[in-house]
Amino acid sequence: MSVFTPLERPELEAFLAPYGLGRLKDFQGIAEGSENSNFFVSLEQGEYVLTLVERGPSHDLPYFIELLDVLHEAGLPVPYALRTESGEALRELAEKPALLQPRLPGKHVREPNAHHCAEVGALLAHLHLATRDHVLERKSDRGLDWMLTEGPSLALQLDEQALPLMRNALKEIAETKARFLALPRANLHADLFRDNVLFDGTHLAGVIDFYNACSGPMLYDLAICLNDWCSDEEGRLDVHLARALLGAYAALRPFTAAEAELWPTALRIACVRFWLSRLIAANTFAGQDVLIHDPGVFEIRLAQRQQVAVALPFAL
Ligand SMILES: Nc1ncnc2c1ncn2[C@@H]1O[C@H](COP(=O)(O)OP(=O)(O)O)[C@@H](O)[C@H]1O
Ligand SMILES: N[C@@H](CCOP(=O)(O)O)C(=O)O
Repeated sequence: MSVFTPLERPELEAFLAPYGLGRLKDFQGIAEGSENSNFFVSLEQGEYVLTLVERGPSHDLPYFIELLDVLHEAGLPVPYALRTESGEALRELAEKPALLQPRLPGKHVREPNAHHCAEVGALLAHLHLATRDHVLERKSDRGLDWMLTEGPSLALQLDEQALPLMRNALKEIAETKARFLALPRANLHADLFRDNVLFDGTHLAGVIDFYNACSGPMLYDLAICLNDWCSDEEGRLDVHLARALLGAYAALRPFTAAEAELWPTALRIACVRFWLSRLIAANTFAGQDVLIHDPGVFEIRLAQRQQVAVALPFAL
């Protein structure tokens, strides 16, 4: 999986005609991905990706379109929504909200090296710098309030070892929430995992899947990103990779003292967020042909983040 809504050629041809991009040569469902139905679409004028939005509040789609326009105009390699000849970006196909975007080149990197991590750090800094002066406000639907609401009941399904880990982390979130939310803000990708970045050789060629994008503390975005790009099999931070990512980011946007202080907390909050969402996905999609990520990965990472050996590079 995951193509939830299969398409027939005639309905796709009718959908594509108003873009004026030429004849449909070929199309193919994309197996990767877990939220939406995605298709590679080959037209006479180029290569594109069609997304049928399967879940989530569709009233947020104009927000994502606007944010991606801002990032595209700032020169970031993102899949902005193409317009039809009459200027429509958000359309409908097979009764689902539908968007056509340029296909970005490159592949996902499974085993990143320090160069990849430095590129990702720089990209994230550029994303924050492009938005921090005019933040497009959107409260994350998987933010701190969500964690504090959903966490206690989801924790009840955990074993004896995991339960205190989750409870202590939720307590820390409640205690630090006000200070955390007061950190410097921008727009966040909020899901910058390896499977949302494309590398063309050594060049970072694309950042995709902005459906978790929101406004919030920039440090949180960095913590989400680092937990995925710089963790080893045992969930420990790889110091070499983490320094490469943080150093490249800090060269473009230096950290504040408050960010340096809350860095270990940010890493733990970022673990809780994906531990909880993966527990929900595992409960919701059990037995279905849907890609489910292992929640236990974030239990292990959270256990390792009780001590954080990699400080933020912060000049006093
Ligand atoms: N604009 C794009 N250019 C190239 N590949 C893309 C693009 N958008 C999506 N893909 C491919 O489709 C896959 C699934 O996309 P993603 O947005 O992660 O789906 P989901 O929202 O279902 O998680 C990606 O892993 C990537 O390989
Ligand atoms: N990258 C995430 C999946 C996206 O999060 P979701 O809350 O939108 O499901 C992961 O690997 O868990």
